[in-house]
Amino acid sequence: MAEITLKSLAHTYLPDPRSLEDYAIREMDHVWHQGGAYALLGPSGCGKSTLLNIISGLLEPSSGEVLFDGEVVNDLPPEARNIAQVFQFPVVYDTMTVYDNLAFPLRNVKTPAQRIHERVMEVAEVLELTPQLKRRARNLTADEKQKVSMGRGLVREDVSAILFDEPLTVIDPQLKWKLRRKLKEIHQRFEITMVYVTHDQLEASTFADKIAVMYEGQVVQFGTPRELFERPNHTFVGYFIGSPGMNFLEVEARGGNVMAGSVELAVEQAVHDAVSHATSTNIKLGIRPEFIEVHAERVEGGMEARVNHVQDFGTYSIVYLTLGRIELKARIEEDQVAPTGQAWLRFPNERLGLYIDEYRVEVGHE
Ligand SMILES: Nc1ncnc2c1ncn2[C@@H]1O[C@H](COP(=O)(O)OP(=O)(O)OP(=O)(O)O)[C@@H](O)[C@H]1O
Repeated sequence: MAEITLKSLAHTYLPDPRSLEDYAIREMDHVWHQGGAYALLGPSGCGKSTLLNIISGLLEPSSGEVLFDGEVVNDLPPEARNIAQVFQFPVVYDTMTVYDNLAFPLRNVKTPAQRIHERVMEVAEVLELTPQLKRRARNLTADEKQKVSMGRGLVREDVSAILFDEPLTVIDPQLKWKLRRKLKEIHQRFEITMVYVTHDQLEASTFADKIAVMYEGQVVQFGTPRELFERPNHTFVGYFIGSPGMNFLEVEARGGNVMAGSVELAVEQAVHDAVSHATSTNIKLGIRPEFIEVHAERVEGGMEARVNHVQDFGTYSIVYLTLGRIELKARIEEDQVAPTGQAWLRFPNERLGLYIDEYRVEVGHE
């Protein structure tokens, strides 16, 4: 069991990196605490697998340190790090039985036979593999094989952490949900540090207590699913989390007002001050579709927008709007009548986020 610390870690696959874009991992610090259930979430190519492989020792970082419980492990080979890794595709020995596959990692470290038996039976029970124990692995379905792969990771008691690299890719959609629940149960039972890599926000939030969102080789936010939804720290987190993602409006201070193109926005003085004092011109206001107030009639302080179309999802609808020249999406619940033609929008001040150079800037709400 271990706390995993990444210190000034960076990695490039190029021999002669010239710019930040040449780095698969841009210099970062991060701590995975002992016993946590974490997800590493981000789009394809953002560096998730690179980071996992550095932690497990399959890859040597270009610079920086990996520490387990405060000890630098950079020079330790994967087998000495006691990290179990479960990959996208099952790694099982086809000719062995399920029992022998599960026993293999323990026999390798010369565990007494009695203890091997106890552990294999325990792990098989948790993963619901007991009826398959005597079968050869080659006769299993893809998801049974992946359960064996997971079991091989879980069976050793001395593992510091288990890293899952998109482990449910090959699993039937109906079984995915069940296996995710199973992993969560296993986490609670074994109290082991688990890092689960995925590009699927739903998978991340059902498994993890805390999610690290990765973008362009960096962790741009580390927080609970709720924090990522309510206070995205970076515009990318806003876009990526939520369905649909957050709306962003490019704004500037003009004539004493905060303007989004030709539209004057009703914002608090503190937001106005922050916008007018910003040294950057990359300034955005973000608001989630859920938090835009949509009115079918003119209301005080409402900004007139055009309704382009409404998509009905049964319990809620997404309204596609144009405000000035800005395209917006708003979510309304089933009890609210969808507007047609025009709508009047209000942005509650406490739901607006200010982003300068893509990062959130906190301003006190009145
Ligand atoms: N062996 C390699 N040699 C060169 N470049 C690589 C290698 N492996 C990954 N990369 C590059 O490093 C970057 C990060 O890749 P990585 O596989 O870590 O991302 P990822 O988030 O895991 O993506 P995916 O979800 O598609 O697996 C990408 O630009 C990728 O092309």
